[in-house]
Amino acid sequence: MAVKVVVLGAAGRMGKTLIRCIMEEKVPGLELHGAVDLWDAPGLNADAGVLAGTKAAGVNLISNLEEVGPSADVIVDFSGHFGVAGNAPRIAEWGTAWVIGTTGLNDEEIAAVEAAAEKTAVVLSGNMSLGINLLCHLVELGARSLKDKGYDVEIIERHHGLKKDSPSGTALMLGQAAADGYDWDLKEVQVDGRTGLPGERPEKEIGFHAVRGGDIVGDHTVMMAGVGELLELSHRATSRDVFAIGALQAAVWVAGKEARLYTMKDAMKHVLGL
Ligand SMILES: NC(=O)C1=CN([C@@H]2O[C@H](COP(=O)(O)OP(=O)(O)OC[C@H]3O[C@@H](n4cnc5c(N)ncnc54)[C@H](OP(=O)(O)O)[C@@H]3O)[C@@H](O)[C@H]2O)C=CC1
Ligand SMILES: O=C(O)C1=N[C@H](C(=O)O)C[C@H](O)C1
Repeated sequence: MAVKVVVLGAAGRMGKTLIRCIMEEKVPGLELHGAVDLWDAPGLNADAGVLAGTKAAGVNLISNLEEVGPSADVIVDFSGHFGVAGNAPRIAEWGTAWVIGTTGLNDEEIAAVEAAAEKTAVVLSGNMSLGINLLCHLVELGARSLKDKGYDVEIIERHHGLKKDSPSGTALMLGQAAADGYDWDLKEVQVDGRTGLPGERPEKEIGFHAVRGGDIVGDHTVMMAGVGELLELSHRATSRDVFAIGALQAAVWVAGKEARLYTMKDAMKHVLGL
């Protein structure tokens, strides 16, 4: 039986990419069960497949998650941080599995997701691509090798001009991986950009730098700067399909799993051979 998926944020860049990937069976075993966005989304009540630029889905874009959420197997959410926190209690109550790609969640919003994950299975990740999840592993490995050897970590991310949050969810994942390798608490060492007269760089710091412009899909570089050499680990997404395919693979993986908060590392363990 196909896994019944609801796409939340269906009128957005990622929502349309997800719907196209489902309709074109980029990940087998899925059925589009619902497509939900806000009440003022362009194309409300029209066929979600056609709106996404692919074949008709037989499912219309709607604004009421209640109509499709309880009867779905998985909700794949690329919407907005407010919506994530607001929807958490009812998704938990329905027991529908939830794959969250939405970024920019604050501590309170993350707490709402954690509470939901006590009642239903949730995969939460700032980046669903295979490449970035492998890169996180490599960054932690690199940082563990370079720990206490004087290599400064800085993270540079570049995205399109329509992105709302910074630093990106991916940059935070990469920063977390570096901090884990160095045995540091990320919250204690994170510095967002530098301006004015910040003075000499302390050793125990991870800097984040957000560049915005044009239609850049998503570039990330982790710099480990030593004296006499510079190591850079980079990833460039050239298509949103990589995020959508990862999220849909996570949807297949999480359907029917026990209530818990999972990461893409859990969902991709078998793929990455970790
Ligand atoms: N984890 C990953 O791999 C990736 C994560 N992302 C993240 O996914 C999110 C969406 O990105 P993107 O598609 O580019 O953004 P868009 O703004 O193009 O799409 C988001 C859509 O969700 C709608 N929306 C906002 N709040 C709600 C809600 N409560 N219920 C239903 N729909 C809602 C928006 O409406 P409106 O425009 O009116 O606000 C918009 O149509 C971002 O947080 C982004 O950072 C993006 C790519 C990959
Ligand atoms: O908003 C985006 O576009 C992206 N957001 C994610 C993030 O915040 O890291 C993932 C990807 O880089 C694209």
